[in-house]
Amino acid sequence: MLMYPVESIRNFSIIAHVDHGKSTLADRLLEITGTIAKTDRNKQVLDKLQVERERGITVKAQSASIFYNHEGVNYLLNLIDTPGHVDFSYEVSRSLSACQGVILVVDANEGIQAQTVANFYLAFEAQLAIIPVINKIDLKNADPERVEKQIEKLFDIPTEECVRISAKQGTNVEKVLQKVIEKIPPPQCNTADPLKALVFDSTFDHYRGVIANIALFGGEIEKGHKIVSAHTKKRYEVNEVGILTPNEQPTHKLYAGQVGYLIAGMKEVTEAQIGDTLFLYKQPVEPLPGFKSAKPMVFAGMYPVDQTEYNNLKSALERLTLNDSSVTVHRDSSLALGAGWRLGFLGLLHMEVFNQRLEQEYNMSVILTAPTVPYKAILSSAKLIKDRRAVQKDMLYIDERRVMLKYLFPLNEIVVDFYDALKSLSSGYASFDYEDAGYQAADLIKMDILLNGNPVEELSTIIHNDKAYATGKFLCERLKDAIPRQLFEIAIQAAIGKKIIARETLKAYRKNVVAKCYGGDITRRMKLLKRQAEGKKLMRKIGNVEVPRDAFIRVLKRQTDK
Ligand SMILES: Nc1nc2c(ncn2[C@@H]2O[C@H](COP(=O)(O)OP(=O)(O)OP(=O)(O)O)[C@@H](O)[C@H]2O)c(=O)[nH]1
Repeated sequence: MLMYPVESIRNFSIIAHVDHGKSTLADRLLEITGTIAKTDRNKQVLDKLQVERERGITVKAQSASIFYNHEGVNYLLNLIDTPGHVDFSYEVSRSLSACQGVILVVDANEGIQAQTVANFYLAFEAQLAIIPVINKIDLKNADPERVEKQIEKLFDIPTEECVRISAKQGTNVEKVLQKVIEKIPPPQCNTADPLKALVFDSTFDHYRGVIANIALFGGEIEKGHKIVSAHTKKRYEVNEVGILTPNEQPTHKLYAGQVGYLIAGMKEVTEAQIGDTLFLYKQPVEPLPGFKSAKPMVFAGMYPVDQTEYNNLKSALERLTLNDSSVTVHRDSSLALGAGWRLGFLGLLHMEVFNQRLEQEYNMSVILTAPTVPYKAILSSAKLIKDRRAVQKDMLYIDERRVMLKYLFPLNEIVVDFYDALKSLSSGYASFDYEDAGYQAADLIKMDILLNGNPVEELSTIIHNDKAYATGKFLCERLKDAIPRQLFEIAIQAAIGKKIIARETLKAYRKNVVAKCYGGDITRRMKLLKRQAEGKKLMRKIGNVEVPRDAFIRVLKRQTDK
């Protein structure tokens, strides 16, 4: 890797509301600069994870170095990808710390949405240069003028600074690159200074161990250097450095101002702390300000379907949390489900994505319990303030058709599927973002679910008093549908303390898998019995009632529908 003078380096991110075209623009930037070949197969190169491709969302930030010649000068443009969904704003702020500027993409049809505002403020507070880009101008209903006015009104950026593009068709994408060079300042640092490298992301590779993504705020780094982590004080020898294009490409050195990766024999989950500063052995520097650690908003228990899989799941969890340090993990155990963990996630989508990655990347099949949100309990009979569901705080007209509303909500009300409900209510027009506003007193009770009198710990829930009856009834009905009939009658009850508030009865039934194969075909009979036994492995016994793992998941996910 040639040493690029710091003045010809630009480190930037693309930020946008979900689906406004961030990944498409990133792909186009990589294509027109020849970083990747222009083929359909390369669609959304930066969305690397299988789950990202399937869901069409970015979960994990990926970076790419772009070489670009502008007016005879060679530039090194480091693009740091960021996730767009509301659950992942923590990752956005992390990526931004390695940047001096951002491209703020807004859909020409949808205009400013909730994450446009949230992301704008993340960049604004980090004092980054902001390049507003209006995307999808090729759409029939595109109204870039209106969106430019919104941007001027909300963000105080003059309309003429907006670049109108179609990332899909490539229109004006080159202009965006020029703006990046003109508007975003080069990083302020010096290769002659001692090494100061910020770890802004890290991934785990089965063969090579921890790969830390680093931004160099000073000095240079190469293979053989002895480095120290400011956070753990541990010493390492650098095995490999390189740039991301977007796959890892080893280089001889990395210099101040550059963004790249480092492999240095870090094996443990805790060694590549995101936000850590690395420096040369015996040349300590003032560490860069670290990051606030991500604050989990949704908690759930996780258990292996089969307890013999405990150790495998444990190691999968360790590896996956290294790639996603915003998940918190604590050991836990449950009577029905055995040894497991209590995990904290940034939101429900985050939880689902994590679960899907465990299944796809680690071939793990797990039981997840009801997602809950953190409560602070005061153990006394003090008077409780009546819960206020939502309190309006602020209202601002973005233009004649759009209004931004700020509410104070109990987290429990929004965390599970408020987002989906809001989307369908508004036919997809409304968008939503949230931040923590602290704890508030509320009239909450614990509701248990009983199967033939035995409490199902995993289904116990803390709930607002007003909603207990409806939710209890709903859960019992759900369970009745989800649990297969068994040899005896099953009473499904919801209870507050000793008081039963809802009940469903599941009639007895004998499931005979071999009933339909007549005669003596023994192999077929064995096959069916084996399948039944395998099916049973996916069952959990509560008292004498067998509950399929799927029933848990189906019931738990929609627990707060009511
Ligand atoms: N018509 C049109 N569609 C576009 C354009 N740019 C992106 N799209 C489409 O908009 C959808 C969302 O684009 P993405 O690039 O995946 O959006 P994103 O912002 O990266 O989404 P996240 O990764 O979830 O944050 C895709 O179906 C794209 O094909 C454009 O310029 N014109």
